[in-house]
Amino acid sequence: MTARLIDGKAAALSLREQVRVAAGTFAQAAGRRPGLATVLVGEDPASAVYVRSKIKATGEAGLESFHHKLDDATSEEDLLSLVADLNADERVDGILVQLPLPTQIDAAKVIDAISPDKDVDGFHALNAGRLATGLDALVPCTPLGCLKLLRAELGDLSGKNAVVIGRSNIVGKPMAMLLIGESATVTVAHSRTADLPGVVRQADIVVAAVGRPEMVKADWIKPGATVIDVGINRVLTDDGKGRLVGDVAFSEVSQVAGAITPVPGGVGPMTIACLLRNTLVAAHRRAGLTVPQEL
Ligand SMILES: Nc1nc(=O)c2c([nH]1)NC[C@@H]1CN(c3ccc(C(=O)N[C@@H](CCC(=O)O)C(=O)O)cc3)C=[N+]21
Repeated sequence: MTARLIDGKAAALSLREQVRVAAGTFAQAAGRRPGLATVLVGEDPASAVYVRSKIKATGEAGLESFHHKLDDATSEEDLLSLVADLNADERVDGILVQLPLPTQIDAAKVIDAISPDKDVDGFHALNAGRLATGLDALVPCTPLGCLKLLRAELGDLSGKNAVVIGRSNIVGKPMAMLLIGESATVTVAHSRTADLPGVVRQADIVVAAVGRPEMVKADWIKPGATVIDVGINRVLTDDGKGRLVGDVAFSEVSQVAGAITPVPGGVGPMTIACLLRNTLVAAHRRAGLTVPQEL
């Protein structure tokens, strides 16, 4: 059996196009374009690449982008003061502070300082709590992107057995909340889970978000299951160039699964599209406008 390839890049392009159209309608109604502020502290090359592609996508979707690049030695106080300025800036609907932050800065404090209505990462405790209680929330981009791929692939998720591998605040926990919201039966597995392969083998839906290259093997997968690979791991190759692999051993798992996301070209592009989507949602809520249904 060969799995269907879930094309995250195509799904992301189509979501970005919907955002672009809705951003135009918003600009007509509100007299301004939705605005996203990105903050990058330091010189981490991977972070710089991500932020650059976010800024590019922001412009292409007709959103206004405000980028702040801060020195590696920036104090926590200075970053908090920038966040306060962005909270107060009416042109800014979304604030993204790229993680990880340098060690002198407490990321939890920074996340807590972002106004929850501009928290387009969905990392603030208020948004996590709103998601967990089924209220309107800004939802973390990566799990939201995974959910959109799952819905497009499977339709109704109710009654499906879903196993989320990983319990992070950024992916695993919000992913579980979203799947519960879809009436799936959800298990959150992690590094201490007993018989992880046996647990995963029960799943109709597997979401792998552990950060271990190619950890999920073919004999963990129930034939026909849908596999969403959140991992983005850079591994060295013989030619010294390195390549990206997910948390799923793609070539063997795709022999067993019913559908699977590739890395790259799966979840990653959806994360960026959902960031734009969240910015648009935040803009509508802040302006007192109804959020377009299709987003
Ligand atoms: N506050 C904050 N919010 C984030 O959402 C956030 C963050 N910090 N820090 C870093 C991670 C990572 N992240 C990615 C987004 C898109 C791709 C992506 O588009 N990847 C492409 C290609 C990647 C490549 O070629 O390097 C793909 O998977 O096809 C990857 C990773 C967002 N993050």
